Amino acid sequence: MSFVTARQIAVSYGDALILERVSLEVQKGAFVTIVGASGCGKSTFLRILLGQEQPSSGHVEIDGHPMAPEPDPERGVVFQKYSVFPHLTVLQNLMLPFELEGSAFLGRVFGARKREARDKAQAMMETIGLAHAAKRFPAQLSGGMQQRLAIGQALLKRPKIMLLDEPFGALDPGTRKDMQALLLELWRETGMTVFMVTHDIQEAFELGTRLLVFDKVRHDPQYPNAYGATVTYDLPLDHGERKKTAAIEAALIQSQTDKA
Ligand SMILES: Nc1ncnc2c1ncn2[C@@H]1O[C@H](COP(=O)(O)OP(=O)(O)OP(=O)(O)O)[C@@H](O)[C@H]1O
Repeated sequence: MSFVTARQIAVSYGDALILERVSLEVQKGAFVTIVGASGCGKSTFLRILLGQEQPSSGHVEIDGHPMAPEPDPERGVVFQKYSVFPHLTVLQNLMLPFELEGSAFLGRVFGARKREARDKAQAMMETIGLAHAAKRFPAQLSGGMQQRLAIGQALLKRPKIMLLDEPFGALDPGTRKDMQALLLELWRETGMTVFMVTHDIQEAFELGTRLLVFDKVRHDPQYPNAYGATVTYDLPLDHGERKKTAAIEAALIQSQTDKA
């Protein structure tokens, strides 16, 4: 049975149609990578899945039920930048989800709950390799460390769905490889369903179990806003069978290069 189902999603801003007829059935535990030209609506689609924004028409179901209309702990999110709190240390950033859950008003918990929050935050620091940096503030961390922290923070509430918007876009190639490996490890451990937008087609092929390409199928040069993007390719990927997809990968890279 489909875990995340998008039914005929359309999004428009004013008279500009951004997405149209996006329908999708995604199995639990899938790692869905999303590529497409800049501005075609990939982040918009993630915001719909997060519940941060409502589609103009259509709807999303999670596990057979209409999706909660607002972000909830079932859905974690990591953006390219700025998803951690700059005035809090690594440890405080990782304790915050529990503090907010305990007291949305004060943003603090006390006694046994505080100890539990600290224990969970400390365990997460080990997992993401930041135990040595507990007292540092985000500005004192490298880009890769900041994204480790962002991923750790998003994982703390054990989301069933993880939404990642170009999470490694600002990282150097070496750090990016490390982070990809960490993400795959966490995905395998948790069994969460991942949606990840990336501009790097190779990364999309390396990480995904399924690759979606967003593009416009119809285009009117006179009215560029008349049509929206939809899913134009939907490719199942097998991490173990790289050769089969190599030709498709090369064709897609070529088509994206031609567009740039
Ligand atoms: N709140 C908004 N109001 C009006 N237009 C918006 C809004 N959010 C996004 N857009 C427009 O919708 C289109 C799709 O934006 P979106 O960020 O989803 O694209 P994207 O595919 O993620 O782009 P990129 O790859 O460059 O990040 C863009 O033209 C953008 O300007």
